[in-house]
Amino acid sequence: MLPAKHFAETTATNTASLILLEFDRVGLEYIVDNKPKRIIEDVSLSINEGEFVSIVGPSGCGKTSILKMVSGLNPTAIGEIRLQGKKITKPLKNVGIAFQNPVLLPWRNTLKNVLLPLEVVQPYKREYKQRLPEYKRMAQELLATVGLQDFQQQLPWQLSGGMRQRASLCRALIHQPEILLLDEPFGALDAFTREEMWVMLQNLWMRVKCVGILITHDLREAVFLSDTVYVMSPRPSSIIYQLKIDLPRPRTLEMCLTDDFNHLFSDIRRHIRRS
Ligand SMILES: Nc1ncnc2c1ncn2[C@@H]1O[C@H](COP(=O)(O)OP(=O)(O)OP(=O)(O)O)[C@@H](O)[C@H]1O
Repeated sequence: MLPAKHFAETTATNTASLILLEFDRVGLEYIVDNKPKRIIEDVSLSINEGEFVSIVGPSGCGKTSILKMVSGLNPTAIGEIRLQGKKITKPLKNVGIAFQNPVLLPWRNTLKNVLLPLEVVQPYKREYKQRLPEYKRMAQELLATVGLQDFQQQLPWQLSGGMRQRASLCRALIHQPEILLLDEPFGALDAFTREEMWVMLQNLWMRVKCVGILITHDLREAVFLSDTVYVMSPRPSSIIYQLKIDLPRPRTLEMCLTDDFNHLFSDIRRHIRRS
């Protein structure tokens, strides 16, 4: 049986109260020229189940490094990041990741690219062959949510950049991750396509309702998608501002033109400092 939360038609809210992820005085140093260089000074925050957060801040302040620490690919050596109270020390299984460049396998069509995590991640992998028809339906449901129902058989080179990114988001979510990590996923797209992608990402996320952590330089994108926006300072960085976004969901692009939206945007903008 699939977990009950599978694509439940639920409405995401920012009222979730159970903490899923905790950053406890997290720091980061890299060795540069044989000397430790402090990148992140001290980050403490907690993210509730089903919450979508964005992290914004000047270039080089360590945003991508934070995602690597959360994913367990580069576990933190200073302070702790805890998932359900347990320190993250190795790569997490139940994570979906989407980067600026949607890396789809060029020899697999859209549907097969989306199915990939179910082929390699347990417990799905174990039953892949027996449950393939059901898995295909899950993939098709996701592809329909992002308007790619008619592009299942296309290879990546036959898709536009925005379509590839939509497929990549479906792939990141097909195995129902607890955490979705997004590193400037729409940075390479034109402004109009990017705004369409906000709506699609919101639709997908409201179906799956996992924790979302978005790294972005686009403050409007952060406001549109988030329950909470965290602003980081220049290096050595820390969180210098935190803003709850209480706009109702589902959010629409028209809302970006309202005074409420613009106040939130301006508030965050005032707190961004350059390195
Ligand atoms: N493996 C590494 N070894 C040494 N230094 C690193 C390593 N990875 C990142 N850095 C440095 O750490 C700092 C933070 O990098 P990171 O990519 O996390 O920043 P960022 O905030 O995501 O930047 P941007 O907004 O420009 O993408 C940068 O100065 C970068 O050069």
